[in-house]
Order: sequence, then C-alpha cells, then structure tokens
Amino acid sequence: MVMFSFTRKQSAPIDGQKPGTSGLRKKVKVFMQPHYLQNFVQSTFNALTTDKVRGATLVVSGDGRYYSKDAIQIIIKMAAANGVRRIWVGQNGLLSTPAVSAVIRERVGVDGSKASGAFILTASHNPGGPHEDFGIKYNMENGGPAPEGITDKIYENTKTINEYLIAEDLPDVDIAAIGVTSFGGPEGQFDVEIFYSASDYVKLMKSIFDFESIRKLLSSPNFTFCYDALHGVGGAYAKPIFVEELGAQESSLLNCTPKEDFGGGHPDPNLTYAKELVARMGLGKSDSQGELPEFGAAADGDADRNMVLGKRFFVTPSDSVAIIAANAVESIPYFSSGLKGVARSMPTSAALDVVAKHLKLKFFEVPTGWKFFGNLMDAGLCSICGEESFGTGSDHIREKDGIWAVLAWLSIIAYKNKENLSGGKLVTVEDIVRNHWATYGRHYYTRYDYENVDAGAAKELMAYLVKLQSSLPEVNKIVKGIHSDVSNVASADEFEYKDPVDGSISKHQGIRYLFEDGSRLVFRLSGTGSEGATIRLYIEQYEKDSSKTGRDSQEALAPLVDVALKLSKMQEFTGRSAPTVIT
Ligand SMILES: O=P([O-])(O)O[C@H]1O[C@H](COP(=O)(O)O)[C@@H](O)[C@H](O)[C@H]1O
Ligand SMILES: [Mg+2]
Repeated sequence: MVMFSFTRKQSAPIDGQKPGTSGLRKKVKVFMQPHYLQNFVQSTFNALTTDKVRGATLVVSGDGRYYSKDAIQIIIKMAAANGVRRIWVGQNGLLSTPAVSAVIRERVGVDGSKASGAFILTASHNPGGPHEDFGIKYNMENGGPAPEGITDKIYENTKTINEYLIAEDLPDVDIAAIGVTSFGGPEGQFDVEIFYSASDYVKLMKSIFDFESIRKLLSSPNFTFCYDALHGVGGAYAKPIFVEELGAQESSLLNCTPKEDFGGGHPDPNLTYAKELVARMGLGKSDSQGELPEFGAAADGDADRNMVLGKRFFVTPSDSVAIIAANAVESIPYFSSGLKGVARSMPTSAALDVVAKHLKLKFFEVPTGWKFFGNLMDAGLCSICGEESFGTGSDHIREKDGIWAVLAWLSIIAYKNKENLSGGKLVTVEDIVRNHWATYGRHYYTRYDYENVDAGAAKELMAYLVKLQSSLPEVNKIVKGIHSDVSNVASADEFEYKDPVDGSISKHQGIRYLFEDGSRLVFRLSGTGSEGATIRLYIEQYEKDSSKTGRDSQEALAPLVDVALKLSKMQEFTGRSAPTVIT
C-alpha cells in the first residue's frame, strides 16, 4: 500500500469566493490561480462539522468540463490530508448533478459505507474550456445543495483562511479505471473508488418509472424520439437509459459524447443555444429536411436542466412542471399513491398553482434556487417541483433532474397512447399541452435575458424599480401611458420567503409587479453567471377562456413586454435594444 503524509500550506484569503445561486462559478483562469480552488475546498471542510469530514465518505465528480480532472486530483489529496476515509468518483470524473444526489442518497459501499456529502464540479449551463467557466459546489447528506447557513460559513472562512492541508505525496489516481485504490496515511487507510457513472442513477430511474411502457412507446412506429446532451454529462446516461434500457435508436442521440469544452457550444437547453435540436424539431430558422421527431429534449452541461419539445412545438418549463404534476399519479408508478404537495420558484408561472388548486394539493412558492425545495421535500411536504429556468424534479433526489423530466414526459405520452401504439393517431406533445390549457387555462409566459450587462448598470436598474414601487399611482400612470388596455398594477414588492420548515427568511428575491388581472412582471439578477450581470425579466399573463389559449405567445404578450421594457427603462440603463436570449 502506498503511504502518504500531509503538509500545511500557507495561504491567504482571495477575494470573491462567495457562492452564488448554485455554488462558486468563475472563469477557469480564476480557478487556476495558485491556492484558489484549495482555499475554497479547505473553507468548505472547515464549515462542516468534524464528523462530516474525518472518517467520512465523500463523492467528487461533475460534468467533466475543462479543469475537472486536475481539480479532482487536488480535492482527493486535500480530502486525504483532512482525514476523510474514502472518496467516490464517477468514471472519468463524470457524474451528472442529479446522479451525485442519487449516489449520496442511495449508494452503499461493499463495506456498508454511505456518503455524507459531495463536491460537484460544474458551472452548469455555462460554456467550458480554458477560457470559459468552471464551478464547484458542496452538497449535503440529504443529497441537496448546502443551505445558505453553510454557504455563508464557507464564504466567511474564505475571508480568513491562512492555511490548507494537502497530501502532496499522494500519487494521482487513474480516474478512468474502475476499482478501489487504497493508501496508508497518518490516520489510517484512505480509499479512492472509481465506479461506473450510470449504475446507481439507472437503478433509481427504473424504480420510479414503468420502463416497459416507455419501451413500448419508443419502439412504436407511431413515435419518434430525439435527445440532445449538448456534449454535457447527460451523454453518459443517455445511451445506457434511452438506447440500452429503453430500445431507442442510437441515431436519436445528438451530441451525447461528453466533452471538456462542450464541443465549443453553450450547453444551455433553450431555444437559442440548443440549435441543432431546435432545427431537428422544426422550430429553427433552417429546419431539417427529413421527418420531424414527435418528441425532443435537451439537457445542460450537468444534466439537471431540461427542455422539452414536440414536433414544431416548445413546452415552456412552467407548463412542463404543471403538466407533469397533473398527470403524475396515473402515469408514473412512483406517484401512484398521490402527491404530497407541489412547489415552484417565484418567477415560474402560476400554471402549477392552478393544478394544485384543482387537485387540492399543498402548494409552495419559493425563491429561485433548488435548495429551497429541499427542506419541503425532507419534511414530506412536496413531491414535484419546477422552475422556469428549465428545472423540473421530484423528491426522488434533492436536485432537479433533466433525464427524470424526459422520462416523466415519455411516461405521460405512453399513458395517453396506451390504446393506439400499433396504429391510430398519436396523442402528441402539442395535444397534451393544448388539452391542459383547455382544462386549466393558459399562462402566456416569456423570459428576456440580458447577459453580461455592466454590473453597476444592472444594480441601478434594480434600484430604480424598487424606488418606483413606493408610488403605485405613479406606476399606473406610466403603465397606462404606454398601453391603456393593460390592466392596473395592484401591488408591487420585493419577494421575501419564510421557510415553513426552519423559519429562515430570505429577502430581496426578485422585484414583482402584480397586475389586477393576474399578470406579472418580475425582474431579478441571475445568481449563476461568472462575469458582469445578467438581468432576467419574466413576463406572464393568464388566459382562462379556452377559446383564447391558442395564440402565439410573443404576440399575446407584446403589450406587457412593451410596458416592462419602458417601465424599467431597460435600454436607458443597459444600452441594450434587445435581449440576448428570449425563451
Ligand atoms: O445553474 P443551475 O442549473 O445549477 O441552476 C441554478 O440556478 C437557477 C437560476 O439561475 P439564475 O440565478 O441564473 O436565474 C435556479 O433556478 C436553480 O434552482 C439553481 O439550481
Ligand atoms: Mg445545471
């Protein structure tokens, strides 16, 4: 057995290590500065209770983006020096964010060991490569992202750190080879186990869904399917699940080889960045020539986000979670005994609220950030939740789950078509969505993103919008001056959330303008970027009349969009005449 020792390395605080909505995300060159990653990792160890470090089992893996391999070796050496007992790594350092959550919750080592936390190496949907982004976040024993209490502590530690521990003489571990390597350290044995990235996750999915019914759907001549991993880690799960387990054609997988730079693309599953899929589904500027698939989906870099498309049809993420919730009990075995409750993030449309009301379900509105759902799930209050930011999931784990969302949709389609798979007319994605609108009404919804805006200008715009809220008559005068037929603003505030489980309060979670007819304008600054600021503007309008739910969304929302842009003086503050991305 190879022996190792450890050293205390002198270090000093480095500015700007405050975790955002989902961990610390910065340019690779920032992470590669001396001590940068090390300071953050040691600050995390120091923020945890001793029993979660010494003698513990931790998972270290991620979406495989550039710098991950180096980062994994550094974290292994630091874990060894800090007294961690064993590290679990997905083969080649690959584990999707939902798979990490599943591994923490479900995996049991040969000696009965269980993981108590994980370092997830990802910057999610941000591009990768030497000049792009890297990221790291810590997840806890429940499989979910560390709560604010811990991330605040980590940040405080980064401001005072003066040393970190590292086993410099521990040799690099071959993370491509499955198996266990044992080392001997000052406090005893230290193991690094490399395991197949998909095994625990596939097992979990099979326990949730009826794979046989999905397999029948995928093999039906009536149905065609397509999945785009955008060269993210989703590719490591797509083949084992969709092809090997469910019998899809290999040709239905696009960009499913994980790459360090995501093939030079932007691994964000939306209508702008998932270009190839969008074209294949007949929604692009230059559409593919052949037969269009009935169903298409894309994932982000770490495969927790998802976009669902039908033939020439986009499903908004806000509708997606509402539709999954409305159909879950009959279509998905995991939910057959009923839903405990449902939840959405504040800027997500109220489509889910209407379903919750119809089905008499507990309902929660939380701030943006998956960690807020975790408490509700741990307390048994929520089964299904989702966000406008292409995140959907359930209490099977404590992260959003892109492949789960695809399997949920396939389950619903399979259920609706169980009588007509061998012939007959297919109930399509579009049919399912339109029927949903006819039953529950439609929440017209769009999001405008202004990426990489000057941070100072973005702050000024937000401050201006808050100030404006102090006089509603003034707001309404402006609104009416822009479009006299837009309804009145009934109230305006900054969203504040009191967690019903632990009573913690989160303030300043987005600026809201709520209209008398149920329309909403929401403004917030993204918490996931790595440079400058991204302003997000969310626009929503409810239509109950089923004869009016079939309009083009941008057209239906045009007056409200106009009001939002002029009321916020968007162009004046940002210098931008158009958003970077519209979804
Ligand atoms: O980036 P991910 O996929 O980890 O997603 C993260 O950020 C999203 C918001 O991003 P922003 O603050 O930019 O609007 C959240 O909705 C999500 O819960 C969180 O996990
Ligand atoms: Mg992500």
